[in-house]
Amino acid sequence: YTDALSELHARTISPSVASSTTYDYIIVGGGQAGLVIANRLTEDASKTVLVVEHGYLDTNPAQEDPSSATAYKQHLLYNLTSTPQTGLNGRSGLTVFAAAVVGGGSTINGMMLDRGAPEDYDNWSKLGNPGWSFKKLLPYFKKATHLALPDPAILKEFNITWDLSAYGSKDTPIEVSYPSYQYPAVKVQYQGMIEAGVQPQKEGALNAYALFWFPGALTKKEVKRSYAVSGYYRPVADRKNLHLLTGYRVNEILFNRFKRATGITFQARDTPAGENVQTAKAKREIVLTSGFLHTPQILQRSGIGPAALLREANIPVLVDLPGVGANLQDHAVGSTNFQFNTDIIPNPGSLTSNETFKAWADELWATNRTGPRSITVGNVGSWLPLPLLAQDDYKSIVATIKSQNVSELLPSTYDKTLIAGYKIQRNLIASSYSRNTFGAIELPFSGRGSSSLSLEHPLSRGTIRLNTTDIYAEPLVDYNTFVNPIDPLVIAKSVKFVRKWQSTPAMQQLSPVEVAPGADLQTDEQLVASLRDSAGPTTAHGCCTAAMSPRLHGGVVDEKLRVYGVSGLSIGDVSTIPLIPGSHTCSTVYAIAEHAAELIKKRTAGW
Ligand SMILES: Cc1cc2nc3c(=O)[nH]c(=O)nc-3n(C[C@H](O)[C@H](O)[C@H](O)COP(=O)(O)OP(=O)(O)OC[C@H]3O[C@@H](n4cnc5c(N)ncnc54)[C@H](O)[C@@H]3O)c2cc1C
Repeated sequence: YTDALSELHARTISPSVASSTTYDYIIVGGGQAGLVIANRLTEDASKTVLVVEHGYLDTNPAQEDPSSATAYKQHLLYNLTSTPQTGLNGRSGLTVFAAAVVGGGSTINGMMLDRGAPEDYDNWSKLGNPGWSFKKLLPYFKKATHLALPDPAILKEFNITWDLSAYGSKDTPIEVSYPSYQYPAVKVQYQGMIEAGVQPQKEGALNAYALFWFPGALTKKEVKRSYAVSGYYRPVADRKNLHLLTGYRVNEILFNRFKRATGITFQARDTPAGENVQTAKAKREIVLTSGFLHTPQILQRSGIGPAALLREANIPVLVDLPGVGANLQDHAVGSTNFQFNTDIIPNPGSLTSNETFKAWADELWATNRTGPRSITVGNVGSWLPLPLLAQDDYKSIVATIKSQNVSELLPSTYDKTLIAGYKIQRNLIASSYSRNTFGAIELPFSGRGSSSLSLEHPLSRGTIRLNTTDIYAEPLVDYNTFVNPIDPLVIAKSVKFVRKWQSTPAMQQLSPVEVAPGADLQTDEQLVASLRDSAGPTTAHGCCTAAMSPRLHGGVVDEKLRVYGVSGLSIGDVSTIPLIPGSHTCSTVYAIAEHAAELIKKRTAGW
């Protein structure tokens, strides 16, 4: 088979090669985490790796421009919506965001590369996952990412601060940087935040709470998306020991009679179930990196999951593991909108309303990729702690959380292990909610009057479950958004905070007038009611559906990311997160995948 390997220069292979080769490792899903792990495992030229990916390599150069951050392309995403959401007044048809392309989420996301607060990861460790505190994870964040500082003039004008000790050396695969332009109103909004009581931080990657600047996943020189394809795949695509099979769906993991994972079944995507199903074999380990949606789905199809669900789908139970597909978390999101009656020009709207400004921006971009078109989704925001949002009643909110009867609020399918694990999560969130070092709401700003208010630490929990009538159809996604009444209440408090921010002396320069939700909505109850009608269940940060936690607490993988009840099978993606961090998830996924690769290498080194 060495001959077959050496012939393949492009490294994207045909299914017959995959099925006729016995690999050392098979990686299921060539998304963000999958490419990181593939890169690291093939550093050893004597080890072979197959990556099977449902999507294709995207060759459109526009996908690497900053503007791609806000132009999601349906053909690079799976096509599905959530079940009706009772906490959102029964609304249904809400889009579920999951990438379907090589590089996964990192290829299509908003390029916002922030980290959670140290307390986020410390809570993972407190859940019974030694080795996953912020201090322990920091080397993996640094192994993935370095910071390139742009034009000193813009840093100075906007007072952008940073600490290089948060980042790795220049040769790490992912580069983060700041665009060469910011809208002037950002300075006003920043000052308004300080006047509203939010504390500026020197470095958001080490202290991700309160007010801070954050870079984007953008290279400084070329001003292009820095992502798993550019950083982890392309530089090693010609390694002879790395095979990438695109356009194929992995159906199941195969096990021997000792419950050891030995291979996978796969077939061309979008072909009828059972048509030309092939197998591929692995000697050392199979690593699942199919994302929050499909990692649990593949496990369930393979007989690992809640026994009752598997029986309903006529799947023989290999391991009764209730946590598979449970613990679904995402950042639900509300919004406000203010009109600036004396807005500063230029502002983000000028790109469409002001021909001269647009022509200037286009010219700068065409000449040297600078100016307003180098902005992705913005670079500064506030992560507002609960004591600031609810000065008078945060203690009673925390007390309510601690006294809730959790069984009434969790999905009825959760068993006693999941309930026990959730209680520990709930107590950690309650304690963290009392502190100023834990952002409850994310409020980014970029010179616009509209704001999104993301709930960083939801208490509600959802599920991903096989479609039992067609196990190859997309799974059923129930976010269960706002089923816990504290969740919309925290966003309601932040709507009131936005009003306080807009009424600061600094913000009067812009003469803000509330458009939405509307000044007639004043009480918490009115705001919560309006949020149930208007909020979204996701900011495309679905996670936590094969969580790392002790098995007795509903976990799916241990702290070494090995799936409970079997051997030779691990998970290295966003689904292993036990508690969603108060940040976008991309940067955290790099750290998890770097850590996963090291763990896998270590345990399989000797054979
Ligand atoms: C639209 C969008 C915008 C986002 N914006 C941001 C942002 O601005 N900042 C940020 O930090 N985070 C953002 N995120 C989130 C972040 O990108 C993801 O959390 C992260 O990329 C997930 O990485 P992963 O490796 O776990 O999964 P993914 O990157 O989703 O990879 C999973 C891969 O597995 C493949 N796959 C699935 N099932 C199968 C199967 N059966 N067989 C073969 N292959 C399969 C998929 O096609 C996919 O490529 C965004 C996500 C999306 C979708």
